[in-house]
Amino acid sequence: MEALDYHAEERRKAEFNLDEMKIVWAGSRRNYELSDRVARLVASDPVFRKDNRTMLTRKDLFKDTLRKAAHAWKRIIDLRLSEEEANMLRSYVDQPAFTDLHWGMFIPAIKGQGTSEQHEKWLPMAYKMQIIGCYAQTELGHGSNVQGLETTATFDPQTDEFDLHSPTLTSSKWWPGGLGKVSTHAVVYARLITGGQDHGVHGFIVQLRGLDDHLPLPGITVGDIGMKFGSGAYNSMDNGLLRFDHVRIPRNQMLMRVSQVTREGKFVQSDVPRQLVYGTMVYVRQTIVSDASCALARAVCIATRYSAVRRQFGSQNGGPEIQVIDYKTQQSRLFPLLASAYAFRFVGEWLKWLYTDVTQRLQANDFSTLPEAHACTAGLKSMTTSVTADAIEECRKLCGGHGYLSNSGLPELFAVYIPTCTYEGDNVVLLLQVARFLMKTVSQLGSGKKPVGTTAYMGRAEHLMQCRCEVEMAQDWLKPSTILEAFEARAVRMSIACAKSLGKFSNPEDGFAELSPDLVEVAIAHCQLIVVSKFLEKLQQDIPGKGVKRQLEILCNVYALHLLHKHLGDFVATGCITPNQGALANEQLRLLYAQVRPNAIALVDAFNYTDHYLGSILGCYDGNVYQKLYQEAWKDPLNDTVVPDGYLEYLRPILKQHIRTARL
Ligand SMILES: CCCCCCCC/C=C\CCCCCCCC(=O)SCCNC(=O)CCNC(=O)[C@H](O)C(C)(C)COP(=O)(O)OP(=O)(O)OC[C@H]1O[C@@H](n2cnc3c(N)ncnc32)[C@H](O)[C@@H]1OP(=O)(O)O
Ligand SMILES: Cc1cc2nc3c(=O)[nH]c(=O)nc-3n(C[C@H](O)[C@H](O)[C@H](O)COP(=O)(O)OP(=O)(O)OC[C@H]3O[C@@H](n4cnc5c(N)ncnc54)[C@H](O)[C@@H]3O)c2cc1C
Repeated sequence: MEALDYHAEERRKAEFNLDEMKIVWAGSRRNYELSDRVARLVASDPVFRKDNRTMLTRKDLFKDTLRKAAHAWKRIIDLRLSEEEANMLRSYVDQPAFTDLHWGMFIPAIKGQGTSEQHEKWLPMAYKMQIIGCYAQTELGHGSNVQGLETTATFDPQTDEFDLHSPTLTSSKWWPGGLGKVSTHAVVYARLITGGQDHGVHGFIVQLRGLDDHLPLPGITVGDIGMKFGSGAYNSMDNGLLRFDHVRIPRNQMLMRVSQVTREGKFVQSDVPRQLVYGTMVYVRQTIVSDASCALARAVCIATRYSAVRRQFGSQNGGPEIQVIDYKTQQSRLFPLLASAYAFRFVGEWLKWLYTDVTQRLQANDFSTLPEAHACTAGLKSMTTSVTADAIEECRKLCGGHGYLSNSGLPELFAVYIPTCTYEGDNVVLLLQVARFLMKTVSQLGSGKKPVGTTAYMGRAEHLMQCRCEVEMAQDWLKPSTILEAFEARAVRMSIACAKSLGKFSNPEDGFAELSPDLVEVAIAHCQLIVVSKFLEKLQQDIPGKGVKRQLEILCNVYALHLLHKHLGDFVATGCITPNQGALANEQLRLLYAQVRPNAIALVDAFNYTDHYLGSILGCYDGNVYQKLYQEAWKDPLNDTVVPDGYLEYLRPILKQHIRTARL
């Protein structure tokens, strides 16, 4: 018997080859096959069930996380999964855990900042999980300002050791994931002090707990920082606090690729730039951009499928009501988010390439592209996570009341997702880094130094400052060169206007502080340009499959034109387009929504999410929403009894009092 599919009709409407689109989304046929296999593996394993986790107490949730992590590790070993497959498996388990930090930050920190001897000593143990590590940088008093950290690591030449110490309450490490209850080791960031001199913040490998009894080592105070936002969600993670009371570690546990301390206590700065100490953050920021596309796709998949099932108003002659996805307002809220999911996917792919390229250069001691890599990872991390966090909430609203039910999957997705706007760098702080980079690039324009990479367009500032958009009809907005030039002209004009305003201040730092809200907008304009241009570049590639490229062109245009519509003020104020051209863009946008509509369900099917991973009744593949909602309601523990606990103590007396009052 064929399975029931409420979306069958929608799926028939699609005008493109879904299998080929799945491959585009996954990045390659190989990625698609791997990820499909691993997702099914997780979905079919009862240990990885997650439908009840918002009901668990913190302790039970945490134990459940340990159980899942242990089971995941067993599967990884038994099935001899590659590192790539293992990462996929952990991400499909979809429960934040200490392993994210062990694999995602502790190991990369040692790899990026350790010497080859340190690699040889620590990495094999870490790869086998004989030690488990976390990334302990943030303190109670300082997170964004890394140079303001207070923990000290003072070299003692007598014993050839560092003395790790937390001199104040505010120097307590605070937030590191995996630290609270699990990690045996940490990469700790502390001020290096030799011969009474402060050499700034460096990384140190520190053992925190005994490998036999898991008890904190002498001088170490460690624990969990407490409940976080939402139920379930990020509370599966043991974000921790940590204090050192003169804890001793051998000299060779300072990560010494960037700087070294000799046996005599001499501080040696190598040719490697000091910023490489921040390298792990650059790596993770890059992964966060791809993760943003996954989270956004997930929310959009739920909202799109449900919008096709949900009907309100407009029944004619007793026929069905209108599917809410057919309302233009619904489309204008939903389809730009769908387009953004694809846009972030492609920019994430490109950023991965950029990161690999910069890593290879660093290995060959070429540091020239580091500032660009920092600006791109910081800016795109910030832009994509802010959009995604807001989009998840928008998708909840797009699902009406049922979106507020926990089993829509959206509340938990929101609660898990929103800290990405803060961790790995507060989004505003990171955009200001991008703005600094842009202002520096502008200031060098006259010096003959040609901007390269993502700022190459600034080399054409002369043209972009005076060009006029040539759009006369709505369809003129479909020309890639027209779109690109509008975004480039807006970004360059905003940058140069800000640079000019900065020039009016006698002290540039005062100017930067005063103009920071404008500088943030400049950085956003630049990041949006990067995303638009990388989407357009993707379309230059040979993309097989009937109708696939055509759909991507439509989505690319939706992405660019919805931004143009949203930021029309910027575009018009900088004079690169006229208000009338803005209105034409909006007209075109409406036409594009009509083209997305028949393909909407297939475009979210292309994400290839299992029902397990989606974790949403509203987004389930077969669209059998109402029956599932009804069945699920009865599973709530409140419905275990007909009369609730507390009736006798608290309800009945009130009700009876009412009767008594009535009798009076
Ligand atoms: C499931 C499977 C797993 C597999 C893998 C998955 C991976 C996922 C992993 C895990 C999941 C996630 C779980 C949660 C994780 C959360 C973790 C954390 O949150 S860890 C803490 C983060 N903390 C921050 O990010 C602080 C932010 N602050 C900073 O980065 C800095 O303090 C900053 C940039 C704001 C200022 O730093 P200044 O004070 O040293 O810098 P200035 O003076 O402004 O700049 C000096 C120069 O250095 C450059 N610079 C700054 N940062 C740079 C960098 N990172 N790289 C290169 N250059 C940099 C600047 O551009 C500037 O350059 P010029 O001198 O102008 O040319
Ligand atoms: C869930 C979660 C997991 C985390 N995991 C880890 C981890 O594993 N390891 C770790 O070391 N840390 C971790 N962190 C800490 C995280 O990296 C920091 O919280 C983050 O870097 C932000 O720093 P902050 O908390 O000091 O924010 P603050 O800097 O105090 O930000 C507060 C406000 O001040 C503004 N602000 C700050 N500086 C400026 C400025 N210069 N100009 C303008 N505005 C400014 C910000 O925009 C923000 O609005 C985690 C945090 C969370 C929430």
